[in-house]
Formats: sequence, structure tokens, C-alpha cells
Amino acid sequence: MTDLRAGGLVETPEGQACLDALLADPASALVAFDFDGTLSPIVDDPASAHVDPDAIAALGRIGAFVGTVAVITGRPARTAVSLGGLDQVPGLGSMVVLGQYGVERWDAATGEFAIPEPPHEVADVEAALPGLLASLGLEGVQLEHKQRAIGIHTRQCEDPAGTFATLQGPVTRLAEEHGLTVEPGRNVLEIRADGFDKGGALRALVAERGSRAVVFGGDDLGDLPAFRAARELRGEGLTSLLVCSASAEEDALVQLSDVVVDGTQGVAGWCSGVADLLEQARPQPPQG
Ligand SMILES: O=P(O)(O)OC[C@H]1O[C@H](O[C@H]2O[C@H](CO)[C@@H](O)[C@H](O)[C@H]2O)[C@H](O)[C@@H](O)[C@@H]1O
Repeated sequence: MTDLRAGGLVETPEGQACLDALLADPASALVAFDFDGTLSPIVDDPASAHVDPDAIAALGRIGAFVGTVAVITGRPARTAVSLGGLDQVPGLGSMVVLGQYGVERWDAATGEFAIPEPPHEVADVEAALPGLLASLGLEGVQLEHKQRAIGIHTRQCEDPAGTFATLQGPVTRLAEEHGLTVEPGRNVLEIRADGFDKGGALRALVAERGSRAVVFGGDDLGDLPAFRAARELRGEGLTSLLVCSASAEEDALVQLSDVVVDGTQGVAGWCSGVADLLEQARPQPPQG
């Protein structure tokens, strides 16, 4: 396979068509990224995550031009805004954050959050989980309580992958007993309600904004539905460009991508390159 990391901003004709469309008409473009592993480097403790300052600054430069800038994340919307300092970034004054796979929303323009009530089944699962973990004799598993979901993290275990494998069956059965589903990710199993994914979230935002050129970047399995949705939009007369934030932990997005970059620093460089192009194309103010 070609090493796309050595390439420029885009490595496919479909992605190039989207970049051309974005530069020709930024107002009808939507640029959206996932949060963890894409804008925010992976760290051991989810509560200690922080946004990459270069990535978010470059996204702000893009936001000064394009019609819509968004973050679409598995995190609660409030958490993403807080960890990312997204209400403080120049250029992101009209950003939209879609949290918990599109169930929650924050609009920078109003500062308002739309947070529906969580399903009561999540509390039942939370009550059952400590007993399940004890029965399996697992140590170091970290629980992340997200109101309408619970993250079961193995990154800080002695054997993260082995613990993940041990947990997958029992956690799936527990979720199903309560009518919930399991979202797997990088050293995390997340129990949440079914019926939402980043593909639906992206499609709804594209329709709402009337976007014609759609950029989405992600790093993990939870981003697959958005990658698939963005590629489907090509059959509906839109253009799209998929950016993979590559890691040694997950390669499922590589084959669906128009460019593969090296983690959050690669995303920062990519955004900076696009921002440079937008700024170069900007009409110069009249002289004198
Ligand atoms: O959709 P995302 O923004 O990518 O969120 C997906 C999950 O990401 C978080 O977990 C991941 O990042 C943690 C912090 O770097 C890391 O410790 C963990 O191993 C990763 O899986 C987050 O904690 C979850 O709630 C999100 O669902």
C-alpha cells in the first residue's frame, strides 16, 4: 500500500475535488473532526485529555472562512467544550459540537447546550458493573461516567488488550440485558443506547447547513459511520474529503481515507496547510 503519510493534503481525486470545492466556495463547506485521537492526543486518563493547541488554532483559522466547523465526538458535549476550551478559540465563534455520537449539541454562537435526559438503563448498568468487574478479577479498569453512557477503559491495565478481550463478551451481555449497545474503541468499551452514530450526526448537520463540500477527520472505530456517510454523499452530488489520524492502535479508517496523517500533530499540520491555502486565496484589502 502507498504510504500516504508522505503525501500532501490529499491523495485521491475525490478528496482533491472536495478541497477544490472548499477553496472555491468556503461558505458552503463543512469541516468536522472527532475529538480524542484526532484533535486531542491520547492520554492514559480520559479526564486529563487536552486539545492539541496547534490543531485547534489551525482549525480556528479554517473557521474564519468556512460555513461550518464542527466537532463530532463520543464525549459529552460539555466535556468536549471544556477539555478543548472550544469557547475560547479565535475563529470558532460559530462552531457546533455534537456530543455522545450526536445526541447532545453545543452551539458556540449562542453558548447553549441541548442535552436530552439520559436513558434510565445506563444507571442500572452502572450499578451492576462493579460486581461484574470483581467477578472477573480484573484490576486497573477505569470507569468513565458520561450520564447517558459509561466508558470502561483498559488503557491503564497491565495488559490493556488482554483485559479488553476478557471484558468484551461479559460487557456486551450486560449491555444487551438492559437493551443497550456496546461501542468499542481504543482500549475502551462504551455502553450506550443504540440508534445514534456519527454518520447520522454528520448527515443531519450537512442537511441543516446546506453544505456542499464535507471534510471529516477521525481516528477510531466510532468514526467509521461518519466516514461511510461522507463517502455516500459523493453519490448525492456533494464532495467529501476524509482525513485519517493514524495510530498503531487502529487502522480501520485507512482504506476509507483521502489522506492519512500522523496523529493529532499530523491533523494540526493538515489543518494549517488548508488554512494557508484559504488565506492565500482571500482577496487582498484595497491598497492605499
Ligand atoms: O469520539 P471521540 O472524540 O474519539 O471519543 C471516543 C472516546 O474517546 C475517549 O477515549 C479515548 O481517549 C482517552 C483520552 O485520550 C484514552 O484514555 C482512551 O483510551 C481512548 O479510548 C473518551 O474517554 C471516551 O469517552 C470517548 O467515547
